[in-house]
Amino acid sequence: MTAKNDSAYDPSRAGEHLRFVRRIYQMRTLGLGFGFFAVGGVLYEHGASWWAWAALFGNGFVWPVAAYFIASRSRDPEFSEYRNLMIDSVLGGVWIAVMQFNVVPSALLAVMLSADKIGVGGWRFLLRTAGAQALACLAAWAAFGFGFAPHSSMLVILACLPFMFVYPMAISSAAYGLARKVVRQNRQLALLSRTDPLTGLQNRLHWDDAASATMTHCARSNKRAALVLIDVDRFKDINDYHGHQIGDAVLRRVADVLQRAARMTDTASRIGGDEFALILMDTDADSAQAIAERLRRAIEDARFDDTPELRCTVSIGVAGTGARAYTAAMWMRHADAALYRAKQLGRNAVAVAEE
Ligand SMILES: Nc1nc2c(ncn2[C@@H]2O[C@H](COP(=O)(O)OP(=O)(O)OP(=O)(O)O)[C@@H](O)[C@H]2O)c(=O)[nH]1
Repeated sequence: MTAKNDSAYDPSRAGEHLRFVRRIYQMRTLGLGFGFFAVGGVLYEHGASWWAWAALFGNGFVWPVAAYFIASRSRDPEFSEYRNLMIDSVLGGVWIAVMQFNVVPSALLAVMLSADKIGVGGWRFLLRTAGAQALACLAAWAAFGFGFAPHSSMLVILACLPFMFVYPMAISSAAYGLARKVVRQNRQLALLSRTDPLTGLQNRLHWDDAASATMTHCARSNKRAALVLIDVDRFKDINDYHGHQIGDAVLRRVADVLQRAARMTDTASRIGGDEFALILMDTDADSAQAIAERLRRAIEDARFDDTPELRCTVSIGVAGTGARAYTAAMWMRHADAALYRAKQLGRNAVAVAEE
């Protein structure tokens, strides 16, 4: 089986495991359904007994449903499904022997069962299942008297055709679906790793990149940008007096005000506990000061439903990408110095760095 075993069962991933079982159920129903005709062509030519037909019918149409029920009701569906896949290989080995190695359906069965295993558990899983398949094939060959009739007639080839065409396409389609899902999830992960979960703004990680990219862009295209650094005044007191939940609501409100002010080309980030940054593209320091003043007033005017008496203010430092800022770090230092001055002015104020 795979590297995992029953004791490694993780209940928190039960939904994911059930999806896996459902996916394999669809593939098994399709593969064994068409496989029935591939093997059936040989049984027909051999004038097989009714029990051979009953066994083939059971494997082709009853086993997929039984395997699904066994796996989906198991305590560990994923482990159980891997066991079912092993049983698929063993049964495939038996049918190859029963067909006396009729070359086209035997090769088809071996290839399709191998492709399945690689898709689900990689080469290691294939090696294990292929070993079990070979052993089962040998045992059945001995049990049925070592019959060997490799020639495939036109009837047998025709009976194999639907399996030959439909199943590889189903495997490719499933692989394509999975690949697209991985790409989607990677995009989501990249987004999450750059998003602040409390406010939905960009986080510090993204901010560092955005600030450097803006500096480079401005230097190359001779454009201007302004950095607006915002810090909530006496936020510790808000937390201490009203509690962290209200503190969080204040941070979300500040973020909301910034998001509304930001244009498509601007970047709003939460870069620290109660510290925010807004990069305004194509904006000089004077215009940025006016925008900062509007932000300051909007936050001062904000009211909170749960605590109507709460007043919240911010101090803001503004710095343009003037001659004194060559790097993002320098730009940040200038804005920080301006913010410090705004705090010194008594808070709830805007200060602009000297150009
Ligand atoms: N509610 C809440 N509080 C946070 C969060 N992150 C940081 N803080 C708190 O934010 C407070 C920041 O306070 P300080 O940096 O001391 O500054 P301040 O009280 O705003 O004082 P001044 O900036 O000088 O006006 C600290 O008490 C942190 O515990 C958060 O996600 N939620």
